[in-house]
Amino acid sequence: MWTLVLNSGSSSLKFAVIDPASGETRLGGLAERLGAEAASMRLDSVQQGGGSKRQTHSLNGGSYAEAMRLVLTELDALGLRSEVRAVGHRVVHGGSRFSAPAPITPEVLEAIRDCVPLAPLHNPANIAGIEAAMNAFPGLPQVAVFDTAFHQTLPEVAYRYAVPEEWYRQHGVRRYGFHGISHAFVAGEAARVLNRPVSDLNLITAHLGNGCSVCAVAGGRSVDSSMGLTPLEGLVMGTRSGDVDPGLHDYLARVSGLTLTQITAALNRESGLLALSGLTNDMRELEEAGARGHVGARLAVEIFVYRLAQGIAAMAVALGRVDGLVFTGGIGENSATVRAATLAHLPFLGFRPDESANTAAVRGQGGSISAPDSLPALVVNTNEEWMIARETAEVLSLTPR
Ligand SMILES: Nc1ncnc2c1ncn2[C@@H]1O[C@H](COP(=O)(O)OP(=O)(O)O)[C@@H](O)[C@H]1O
Ligand SMILES: CC(=O)OP(=O)(O)O
Ligand SMILES: [Mg+2]
Repeated sequence: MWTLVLNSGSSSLKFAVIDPASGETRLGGLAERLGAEAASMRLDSVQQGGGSKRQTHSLNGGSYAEAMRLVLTELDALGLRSEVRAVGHRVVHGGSRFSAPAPITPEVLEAIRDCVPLAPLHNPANIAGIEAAMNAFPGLPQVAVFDTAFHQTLPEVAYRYAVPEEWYRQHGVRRYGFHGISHAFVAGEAARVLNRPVSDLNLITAHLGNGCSVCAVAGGRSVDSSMGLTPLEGLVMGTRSGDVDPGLHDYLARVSGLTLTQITAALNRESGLLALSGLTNDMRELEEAGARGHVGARLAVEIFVYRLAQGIAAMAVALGRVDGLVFTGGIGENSATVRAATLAHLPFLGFRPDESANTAAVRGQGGSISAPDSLPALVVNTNEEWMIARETAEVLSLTPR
């Protein structure tokens, strides 16, 4: 039994055809720069005999519909189209309404639309992905798996802002948290590595991709997150500022003449590592430039790590007792430099890195990166697509045939 998983970003679409039970993936890929002339798509498929095939297509201003058509063609070529039983979608913002995955009905789609003002970069893309999949697979159940759902267990002390109550009651101004699909997945995997039930563990999980957040997971439930009302709060990210003074908007609008919309767009797309380095939002490139002596690149990584360590320490407050720290996402899984520098800020929490284990831990082969007398620090490879496939099958009560 196979599930098609779609993870739509503002201009990209990641997709995978996964067996929810085993995580086996037959088709995966990425469509980028959708809507622009340079739109392109990469498709990786596993053939019947086990060999793999990579194709790249130019989409030429292509849309989500165009990308879906190519996915369909490849499913036909693999003889898998009739084997796909459901479509699971990552939906970034579900507000307070969704604490679990939801089969997509017109009402659910409307509720996702209602959350667009809370995630203007993400939810419109998720809706475009859902609509394209409903057209391409009219007979299949579609399920929304929310990045916010895992954090619906946050206690009020963690989710309320100290702002007028009316903003909270009438406009939903509270902390929601994001990357819940990934935090939930890696907490479960870390428990397996540590050989203890997740219900007994207090873990800090650090999801470090283009977007970055840390999460406090107590007994398998999220009790705090560095992200808040929107995915802009918290850590320094690729192009997002993370925390800034809430007085910034008013000050900058007055002295620069920028509008609120322009300031918000710059905080989302022109800030973070990109702004600090003056070079790129890509951590790998920053590390290479830093090694060549690029001052901005070094400063960007230093600030990224400093704020990350502060975020981890804050999650320790939420947990009281910490049983382990998990690094994941493109940076967490691959950057030994970021991991070592982060742990170097945190000896007071009981973390001591094992240098050679840390250097050895790269994508595809995570594991422990801490010394024997340290609190466990782990690298765990996230798999949001598999988690979405699992939750989709579960909510639909699909069983292997
Ligand atoms: N070998 C590496 N060393 C350092 N950073 C890496 C490495 N490989 C990937 N990254 C970083 O991971 C980030 C992308 O993370 P990823 O989780 O793939 O992104 P997304 O959030 O878009 O899914 C980029 O900053 C990239 O530079
Ligand atoms: C919610 C969020 O920040 O997602 P991403 O990291 O995929 O941009
Ligand atoms: Mg990501």
